[in-house]
Amino acid sequence: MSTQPHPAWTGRNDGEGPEHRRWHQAVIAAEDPAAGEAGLAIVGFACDAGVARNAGRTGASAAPPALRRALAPLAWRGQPGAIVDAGDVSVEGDALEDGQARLGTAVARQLGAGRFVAVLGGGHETAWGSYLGLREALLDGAAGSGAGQAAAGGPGSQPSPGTVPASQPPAAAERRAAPERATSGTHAPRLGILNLDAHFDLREAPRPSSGTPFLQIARDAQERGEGFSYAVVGISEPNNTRVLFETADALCVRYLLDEDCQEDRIEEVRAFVREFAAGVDALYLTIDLDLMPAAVAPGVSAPAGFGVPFPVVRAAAIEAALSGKLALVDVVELNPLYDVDSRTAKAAARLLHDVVTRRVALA
Ligand SMILES: N=CN[C@@H](CCC(=O)O)C(=O)O
Ligand SMILES: [Mn+2]
Ligand SMILES: [Mn+2]
Repeated sequence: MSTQPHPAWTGRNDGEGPEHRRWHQAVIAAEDPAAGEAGLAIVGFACDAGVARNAGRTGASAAPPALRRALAPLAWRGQPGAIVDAGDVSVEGDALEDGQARLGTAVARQLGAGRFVAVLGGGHETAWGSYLGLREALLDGAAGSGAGQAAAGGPGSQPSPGTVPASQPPAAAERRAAPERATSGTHAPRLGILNLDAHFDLREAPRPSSGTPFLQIARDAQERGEGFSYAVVGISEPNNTRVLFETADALCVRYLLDEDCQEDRIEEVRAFVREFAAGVDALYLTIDLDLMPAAVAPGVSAPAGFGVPFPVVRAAAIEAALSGKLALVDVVELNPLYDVDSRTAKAAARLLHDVVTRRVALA
């Protein structure tokens, strides 16, 4: 157990006073005796297995240290010791399910300590691990969530996307369904998942991958007798096949197309996020960097041919942070092998900075 934070937390040092402080001067290791005061926990997920199984270009396992390096020099107006770095959960080879279960345990531990959690992926298979942590910390044991819990097993259980029956389609499949339609009738907290992404990631596949996490979550929620409340900002129509749109409609997924998320529609995007957050009790924000134009985010597995402009993505993320319900953010699909001048990592770091500084009290 080291009391030193990850070596990537280094950078320019203009002095030790609060007026000079940067992220790298505020981060401490989870084992540091001062960690009890921290309001933000960082957990890395070093994993290539999800993207490899989804036939993408691998390299996301190198993303957590690249993201730390991009965050390190940014100015930090909070206290030293306000950020704990819990280190990385690393996945060897194809051992994806075991790694996701370990990520869930690490996330649940930090949420249980009362911290806001930022997970540094990994491909989008990171989302299943983030969800396992949220499920353990926020949903397990909550009133009304008992019926399907035994069937779902422990925190590490993982329904195969190919073997669990799909949920029943609603009488009239509805694009942009009202948030209250997507909530359960139980007293368990309603968890909302807001995905900023060009893709639904509701893929039907024989094994979990970076393309399947939200179908896995939908089926898990159904087994537990809970609602599935999922919204996506930035869907690229040509990059999602008809079956993915049909699955989204059957699950009452709310979404905005990338063409409806350009800068002239920024207020509509903000309103979409605000309305979605209003219909849930706790919010999970997941940012897949491939929704941004390839010029902004070249360092991903599947770069966008069109994309949502950075200011719109930032506005959506900030709106989520300001909801007062945000429990966890993860940033996924960074692939440093294909990045140019770290521009994808820097865009991701700016988004994380803007979310975290609005979510965590800095005083
Ligand atoms: N997380 C991955 N999502 C996409 C990848 C699409 C692609 O490789 O073109 C998906 O599976 O749909
Ligand atoms: Mn994705
Ligand atoms: Mn994507």
